[in-house]
Formats: sequence, C-alpha cells, structure tokens
Amino acid sequence: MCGIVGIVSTHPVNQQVYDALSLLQHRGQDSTGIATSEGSTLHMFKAKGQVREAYRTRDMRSLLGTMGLGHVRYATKGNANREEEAQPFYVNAPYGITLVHNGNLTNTRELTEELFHIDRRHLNTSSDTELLVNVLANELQAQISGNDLDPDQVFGAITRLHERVEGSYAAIALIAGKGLLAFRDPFGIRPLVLGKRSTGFVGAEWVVASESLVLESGGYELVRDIAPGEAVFITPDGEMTSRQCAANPRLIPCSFEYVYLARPDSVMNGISVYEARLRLGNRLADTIAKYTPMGDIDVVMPIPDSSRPAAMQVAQKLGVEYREGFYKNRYVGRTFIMPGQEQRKKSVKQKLNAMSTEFKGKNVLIVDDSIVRGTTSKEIVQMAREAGANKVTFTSAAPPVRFPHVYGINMPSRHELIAHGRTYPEIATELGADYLIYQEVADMQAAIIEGSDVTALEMSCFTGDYVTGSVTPEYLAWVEATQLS
Ligand SMILES: O=P(O)(O)OC[C@H]1O[C@H](OP(=O)(O)OP(=O)(O)O)[C@H](O)[C@@H]1O
Ligand SMILES: NC(=O)CC[C@H](N)C(=O)O
Ligand SMILES: [Mg+2]
Repeated sequence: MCGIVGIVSTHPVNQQVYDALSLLQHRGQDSTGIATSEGSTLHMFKAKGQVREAYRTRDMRSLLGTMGLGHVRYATKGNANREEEAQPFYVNAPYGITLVHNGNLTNTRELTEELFHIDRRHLNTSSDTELLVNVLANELQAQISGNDLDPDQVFGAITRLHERVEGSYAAIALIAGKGLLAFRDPFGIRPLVLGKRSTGFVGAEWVVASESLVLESGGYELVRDIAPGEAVFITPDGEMTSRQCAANPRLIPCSFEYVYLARPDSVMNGISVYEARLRLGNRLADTIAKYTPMGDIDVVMPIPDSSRPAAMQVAQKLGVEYREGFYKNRYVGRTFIMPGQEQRKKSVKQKLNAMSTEFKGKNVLIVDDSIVRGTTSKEIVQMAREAGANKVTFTSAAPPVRFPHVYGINMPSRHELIAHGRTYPEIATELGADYLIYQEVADMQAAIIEGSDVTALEMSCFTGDYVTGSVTPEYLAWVEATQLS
C-alpha cells in the first residue's frame, strides 16, 4: 500500500506535497519522492526512508512549480530497497510524464512482453509502476495528433489503459506543462479522493490524495471520491474535466484499508474508517460473547495502534474493563509494512512492552485488528505471559488471512500466513494463546459497509475470491515463487 498525492495550485506546491506525504506516512515507509512541473520543466527528487529523513532543504528548494505530486512507498513488486524503484517514475515522451501509483498490477508478465516486443519500450526495473507509466505514455502518444493535448485525448488514453492493464491502480500523473491526471482502476480497489480549495483569485486549487485527511489538514473541501474507472484531468490554470473511461466500472474497494491500512480519521468511499472499526468491534464482541463465558475475562486490551477503536467497543459491549497494558514506543513505525521478516520481528519487540501490573494474575482478552503472519500476536502472547497473565484470549477484528493479497498489500505467499492450512485450535497453539476468536467474514463485510452505498468489498485475502480475471492458480504460484515477502 502506498500513499499518493497530487496538487495543482496557484503557488509553489513543494511544501504542500511534503506536508501531505507526512500525513500519508502510515501507508508506506520504504521510500518517498516528489515531482513538480515548472512550466514544461519537470523537477524530481526521490530517496529511501521516511519523509522526515529523506528531504534536505536544498532538495525541497529544487522542487519548483505550481503543480506537483508525491509518493510514499510500501513495495509490493520489485525491490523495496532499490532507490531506482522509488516513485515517481519518469518517461520523457510524450511531453514528459511522471507518475505515482498505489496498487499492484496482476498482468505484469503480459505487459512486460507487449511493451518490449510490440511497443518497443525500454524497461529498466522490475517495478509494476514502470509498466503502468509506459502503458500510459504509449497510449497517450497514440492519441496525440497536433501539438496540443486536449482532455479527449487524455481520456482516450485512459480508456485504452483500462483495457490493457489488470490489477489495482490508483494513480496520479504530471504531464509536463499540460496538467495533472488522476485515475482509478475499474473496481476502485485502491482509494483516491478529490478536493478543492478556493483561492480568492481566478481558478481553484485542486488536490487528489489517497486519503481524505490530507484534504482536511490542508483546508480543502472534499469534492468526492474519484469513481472506479474514472479519470480526472486538471490544467495548470485549474480547469478540471473528468470522464468515466472504463467499460464496466464497479466499486469493490479493499477491505484491508478499513481493517488496518488507512488512518481512522479518513473517510473512504463514503465510509468513515474510524466508525467502520467501531462497528468491527461491536460485531467481534457478539462473536466473543457466543464462545467465551464472560466471567472468564477480567480486562480487554488493544494492541496499539490500529486495534484501539475495535477494542474499545469490545470492552464496552461485553461490559468488561478496558485497559492499555501494552506501551508503544512511538518512534518505531508500523511493523507490518516493513520489508523482511527479520526486521518485522525485531521491531515488534522494540515497539511494544507489557506492563506487568496490568497482567499479573488476570485473564486478559487481547484485541488486534488482524492477524496476518502472526509476527505481532506471537510476541504479544509471550509478553503477556511473561508479565504474569493467567489466561490469554486472543481475538482478531478481521477474519483469518488465508490467501495471498495481490492488490497492493505485501502478502504474496500462502505459506507465510499463520492461518493458511491451519484450524483455529492449531493457530491458537502456534500463537501460544488459550483461546482464539476471529471475526466472521460476513460480519466484517457488514460492519464495514453498513450505512453506505458500497455493496461489495475486495476480500480476497480472507476468501480466496479475486475480482480481476488474471489471478489464476498459476498466477498465484508464480507470485509465490518470485515476489517479495
Ligand atoms: O500478524 P502480523 O503479520 O504481525 O500483522 C498484523 C499486525 O500488524 C499490524 O500492526 P502494525 O504494527 O503494522 O501497525 P499499527 O501500529 O497501526 O497497529 C496490525 O495492526 C497487526 O497488529
Ligand atoms: N503498495 C503499493 O501501492 C505499491 C506500488 C507498487 N506496486 C510498488 O511496489 O512500488
Ligand atoms: Mg498493529
């Protein structure tokens, strides 16, 4: 999962893009980059690491211009540690295009072949984003007749792109001197919102971002979510045009955004992430009440940070005291999105510590938002026991993750998933917990979409049902054999 932002302003945008990326840091910690367009000149800077460490004052000063975009990366394809794969990606024709992408393409093998053998394009990395920007450039080139670029040509290119590309993609591109283009895949798997701020001068300022909290913080009004399959083109003067470019668009957003990835203060596809997490807690409480005699539980505890809203509701609904027994070191980032199991394991220990006064002799019910590899939960159960807990009940506000996620969350291999091929008692034993309770799939779906217009969710990592056609057993075996873990 990555974070993306694009801004068209009447003022220099470098600082605004930087501020937005800081707010999206929870979506990717591997690398970051910003590109700006100063007339027809593109400026770009990218580096490994988090936003605060990556940019020096001189890098920021070089990012001139009133249109810009930025990216924080959580790698799902290629190599998390290679600076060349940090985004934005750049191609010099037509006009000069830079692009940022959140998502993961699932027909990369076909696209690589086509781009090389038919379109005669040079690919220099194993990043799927490099494929995406080259398809865009190729299709844009095919649309252009004179020297000017009009929105019809841009939308024609996106229509073709939707026909060629499969998988998930929320993307923003800067076309040097011409405008900013944003588009979302035909299922709207990854999020993208559009915001506007009136300047008091002619024209408005526009922002496109992964999450709505970026808009709120910058004083933009939320115009709407960009629709699945839709493309939005904004000229340097702030003129905005949009068009539906997909043949059969249907909103099927990723459930994992609501479970874990997004910040709780964002609203995505009309659903408040915080409220969805509260509802997940309510439903989980009902399931817990079915299976656990309440007299057995002394306290409910969250695993900071993401499970707090759900844990609060579990405690309230069960009528059990809510306590924070794990202290979180705020200087360690999110562990799940770190690359490599070694680093993730080490970081859980550095990040969380159990306070023995909260555990001694107690039956604790621990709530996490999800259990994926079990890296966090295994450590947590052990910490709780060492801190003197009597019985440990571990609960997850999401169902068991049993299948690879191929749409922008890095869990490509079934074998690394703790729930894959194991029964509940086997998982509990593996975690060292006395009891283990998961949310049901139907309850997760109902909790997330309740009260909204969304009718379906992308839940493949829980169900094994993939919404794009290219995800076959053969593809999954290839992903398992070749991708990052
Ligand atoms: O089973 P695992 O493979 O360990 O993955 C699941 C855990 O990872 C995430 O926490 P993370 O520390 O990344 O972020 P958070 O602070 O937002 O909870 C998530 O909230 C779970 O705690
Ligand atoms: N998580 C993402 O959105 C990743 C984007 C892209 N697939 C990359 O690996 O860089
Ligand atoms: Mg967590």
